[in-house]
Amino acid sequence: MPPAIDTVDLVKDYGDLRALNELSLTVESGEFFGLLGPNGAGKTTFINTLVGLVRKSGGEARVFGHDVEDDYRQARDAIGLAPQEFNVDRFFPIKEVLMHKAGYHGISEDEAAERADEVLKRVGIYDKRNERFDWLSGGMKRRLLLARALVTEPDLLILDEPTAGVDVQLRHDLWDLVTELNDEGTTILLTTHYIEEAERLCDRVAIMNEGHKVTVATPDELKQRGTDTVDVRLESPPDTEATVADDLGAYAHDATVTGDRLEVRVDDGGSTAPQLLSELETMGYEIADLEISRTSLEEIFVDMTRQDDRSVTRSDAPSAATDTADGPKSERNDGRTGGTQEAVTDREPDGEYDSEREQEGVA
Ligand SMILES: Nc1ncnc2c1ncn2[C@@H]1O[C@H](COP(=O)(O)OP(=O)(O)OP(=O)(O)O)[C@@H](O)[C@H]1O
Repeated sequence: MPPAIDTVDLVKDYGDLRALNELSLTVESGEFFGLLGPNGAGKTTFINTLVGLVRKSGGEARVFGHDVEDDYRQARDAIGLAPQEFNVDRFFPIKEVLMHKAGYHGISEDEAAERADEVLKRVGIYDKRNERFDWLSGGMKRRLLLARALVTEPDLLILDEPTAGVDVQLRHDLWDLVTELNDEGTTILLTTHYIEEAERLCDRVAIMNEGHKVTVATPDELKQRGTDTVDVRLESPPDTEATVADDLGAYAHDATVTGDRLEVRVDDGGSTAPQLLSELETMGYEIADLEISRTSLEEIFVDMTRQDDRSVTRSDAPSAATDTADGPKSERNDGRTGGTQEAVTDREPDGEYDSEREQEGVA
């Protein structure tokens, strides 16, 4: 089985802004994969490149072995996308919205109706099937985006910040549902700003920053890369602060003394605490209390994506306006379809207009 997603040196330039910078990433079939990164890291651009809403400027991108541009239809048929923005046709009952979507993927009308009912039940808004999108609550709208992504029974489900702004109950419902889908064999690519969500759901995560891949690891591996803090309370404060800190072994990256408290940063608190205690006892200190706090994934994430210089990476590529005839005329959304921020192409790679893309936010 080829990987669900395989990109090699993927580049996307918006004019002179390089949004994806030689990004090579492989997501295996069946994985639950998280894409993390600060605002503007390039997560949505990456997704949009996979689904054909953005035309890549360089490199390769394949979905289950299908090139996202040369084999657009096969690649696109394998993907269900629940985008960040609400880009749904507001004038049709939601069941019809789902049927239209299935129709674009060549599914017959009867089957589309059946599938629409099924996914509406699955996401819990079946009783709203005859209502229009605008009449749904925010949480129901999120559920509908998921239903629309599922109606084609995709092998790869892409969720772009699916729980942004939803209440706790819905967040948990969505987590349960996507876990179930993944257990059934659907590969999932999730972007999120909630580190807890990635930690709870994902087999592996990639951290992106300014279009680059910073790292790919399991949430546990990432946490091991952080440092722990051992907080020791001494029975009586040390005479001179420097003595304690300087006399500790090399395992102590940093030690600070405040009154009767000693705070020591170490790689692994669990295994180094006994050594620390024995050294302190040898120095003549009595220990009143000890606490180890582990670095959270969030702290590691912030550390890895911290930027002293927030300026954007620039490329020497020509501006989008100079794209050639087979490329996008303009990659700015004109807002007609609900103001999505997605960059868009106006034509398929083979030159045919694609109404599905219009529904998904294509200008
Ligand atoms: N259509 C566009 N035209 C020009 N620049 C764009 C366009 N779409 C995105 N960008 C720029 O590309 C960079 C990456 O944006 P992108 O939306 O992919 O980031 P993101 O990681 O999804 O951010 P967020 O977490 O805020 O959704 C940003 O600097 C953004 O301003």
